[in-house]
Amino acid sequence: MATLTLPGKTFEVDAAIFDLDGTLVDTLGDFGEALNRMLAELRLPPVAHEAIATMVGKGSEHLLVSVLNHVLAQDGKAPSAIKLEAIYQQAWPSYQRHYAAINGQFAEMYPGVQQGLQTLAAAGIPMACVTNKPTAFAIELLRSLDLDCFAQVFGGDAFERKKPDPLPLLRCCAALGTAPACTLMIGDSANDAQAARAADCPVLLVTYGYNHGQSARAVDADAWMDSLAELKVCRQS
Ligand SMILES: O=C(O)COP(=O)(O)O
Ligand SMILES: [Mg+2]
Repeated sequence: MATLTLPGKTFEVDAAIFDLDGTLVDTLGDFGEALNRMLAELRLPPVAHEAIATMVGKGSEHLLVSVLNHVLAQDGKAPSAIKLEAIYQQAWPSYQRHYAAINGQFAEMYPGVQQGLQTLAAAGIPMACVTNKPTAFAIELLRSLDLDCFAQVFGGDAFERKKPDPLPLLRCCAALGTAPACTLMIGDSANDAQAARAADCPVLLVTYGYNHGQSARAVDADAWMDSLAELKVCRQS
């Protein structure tokens, strides 16, 4: 058990679970590059990064449907379900191929991440990563950034349901051998906070991530921080 502190807040934790996109790594450049290569291949108009930022966080399938709806909407009208489904069938393999080819090349670790992870690692706090990104892409991205401190990495395809369902966090706690109430979730969005609340994990949100274009401070969470460097360990036992 360790005591983690932020100004004005204390957490007693046995382990910490981190979200990936929007929390550890700014992957908007990767999403933009892969999506726009896919859209060009399908002869569809490109999508702006600002729009993508509001659609990231609920996994690849949700992102792709949101982007296709966005670029296919004419005069504010959504495309028919039949048209969307037909284009999705072509878009999915194209997006997977382009994402795998560029994964990590247009992404950047957020300031303070190295320091925050080192603080927890030095205190011997086990860490895991639970993301809605596909597991293979998540593992490859973490490897390319030399982030090798995670005992477990679970992606959006690891379990039957993704965050905001509590299942990924509950399964991760089981894999870590820790009680949810002593396993801190650190994320950037309402998906992370809702999953944590439902799993009974304490939850801390970073304020710089995506959160569907909304302020993370408006989300029900236990605390917020502007940088992982703010995390301090005041006691270990
Ligand atoms: O939806 C995604 O691919 C990213 O999800 P994450 O914020 O859970 O890492
Ligand atoms: Mg996120």
